[in-house]
Amino acid sequence: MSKLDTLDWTRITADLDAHGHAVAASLLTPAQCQALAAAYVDDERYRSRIVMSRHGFGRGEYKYFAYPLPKLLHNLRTALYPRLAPIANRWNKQMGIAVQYPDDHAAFLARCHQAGQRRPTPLILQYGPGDYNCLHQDLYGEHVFPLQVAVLLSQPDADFTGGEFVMTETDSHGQRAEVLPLQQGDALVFTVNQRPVAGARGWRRVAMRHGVSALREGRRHTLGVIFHDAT
Ligand SMILES: O=C(O)CCC(=O)C(=O)O
Ligand SMILES: [Fe+2]
Repeated sequence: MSKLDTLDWTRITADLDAHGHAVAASLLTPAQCQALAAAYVDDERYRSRIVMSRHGFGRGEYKYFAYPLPKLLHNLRTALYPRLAPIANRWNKQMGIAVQYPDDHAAFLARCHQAGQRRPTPLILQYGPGDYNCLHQDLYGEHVFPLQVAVLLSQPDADFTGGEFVMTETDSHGQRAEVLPLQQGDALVFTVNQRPVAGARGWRRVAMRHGVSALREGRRHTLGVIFHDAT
């Protein structure tokens, strides 16, 4: 994944530390995005389909990939992980959480699998007019990698309107929301659960959630890359 080497990881790290999210622009090409979105109908790739309204998750649907993951996705997940593990390890120290993450993704997956978290979590989401994703956190068991990545596979305005990626942050001072504009192929790296924020009396933990506002028109697909597996 040579594209990953061209990203400004100093800036991404600084944005994650300051805001709990960072954009990596054009991580995937339009052709790669179109191919992933077009394969949403190819059920052999997936282990399950979730209709969000049936679970109170919002409106729309998503499918979890089955193992083995498509090569592009496997390579992306494997190559992103070692870039993010040092940040995750530092964040945990700052938050006073004893868990540390190994340098390579295979070793972290072995930890998940030993604990019974064996099912792949990468997914593709599909939204149509009126669909939305409730604010949530992608926690799938005891083992949680604290950062995840979402890649917008559709092109705003051309493919859909509305449907904006939203994050909220909750701490003792209150709750605030941010809208994160993305273009097709852009990856958002973001906090799964909590992030450290420097305060007058040391570090405090701030909880984050993410979701998607209602689509007005068209169709929107997203690729979700979560690094822990699920029970
Ligand atoms: O569709 C989106 O942009 C949000 C996807 C999401 O919830 C995720 O990737 O975990
Ligand atoms: Fe999510």
